[in-house]
Amino acid sequence: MSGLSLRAERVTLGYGGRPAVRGLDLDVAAGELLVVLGPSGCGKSTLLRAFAGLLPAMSGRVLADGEPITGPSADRALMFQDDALLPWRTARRNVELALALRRVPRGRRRAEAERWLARVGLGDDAGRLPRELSGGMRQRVQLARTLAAGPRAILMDEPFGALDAQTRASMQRLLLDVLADAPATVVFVTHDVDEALLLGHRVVVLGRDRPAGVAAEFDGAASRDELLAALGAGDPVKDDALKDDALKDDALKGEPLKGEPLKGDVLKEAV
Ligand SMILES: Nc1ncnc2c1ncn2[C@@H]1O[C@H](COP(=O)(O)OP(=O)(O)OP(=O)(O)O)[C@@H](O)[C@H]1O
Repeated sequence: MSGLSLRAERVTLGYGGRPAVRGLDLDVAAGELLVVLGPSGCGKSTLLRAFAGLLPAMSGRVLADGEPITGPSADRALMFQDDALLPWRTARRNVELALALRRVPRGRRRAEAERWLARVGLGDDAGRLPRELSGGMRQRVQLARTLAAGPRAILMDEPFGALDAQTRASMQRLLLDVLADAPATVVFVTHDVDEALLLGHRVVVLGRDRPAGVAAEFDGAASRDELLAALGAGDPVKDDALKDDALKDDALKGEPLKGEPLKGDVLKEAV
């Protein structure tokens, strides 16, 4: 199975009629690993939600393989910072769930789940519960579960953001390693310049202005300084404005929204 091509065409996205991302054009080629870099609150997660089919466009179009995205699909998997594992199921049984949703016959699920766990370095931990695993190990289980689901696109929302620097670096290497033999297209969201430099063949920087659009785009090797400059880091006026916005954003984020991310709920229903 091949990777999915993704496209945003003059797309405006937002909440309650207020745009967060405006007039964004973006193409992600099949099989590409694209990094979306931007400061907190610039709309990175919002863009991923649109690609996941969880947030309809206010205007413009969001497409997968040339077809408008109208809702979630097993072809497009989301992976978050918090691991969304089912706490009462062992690592293996969490991965088996993805195989069940893919309708892999019951008799083959155990061995296949163990193979995925071994692939992420957890061959000896298949029988442990999430609470018996470290944060990095839980993210490995989540990566195994995501890959086991056989998605054609993986939408990663700061998946390693909660990990310490060393664990994060080993997860970044692991991700590049496992993706080398997976055909999936990956959109990886981060606000960390070093993570973008390490992972990204292509890096798109979303701007600080609200609503945000693409501020810069780098194909191939970008330097750290170029990415920092594109982010507008170190501009004191903008930084202060950003802090104020971040406070407002936090207040907004406190309100539950209709149609908010499905995360574990879909999986819970499937158990
Ligand atoms: N559920 C929501 N309801 C209302 N507004 C929201 C909601 N989620 C995000 N927003 C607003 O949309 C804008 C973009 O938010 P988004 O979460 O996409 O940013 P982000 O770049 O992913 O930030 P971070 O790096 O902090 O996760 C922000 O102004 C935010 O307040």
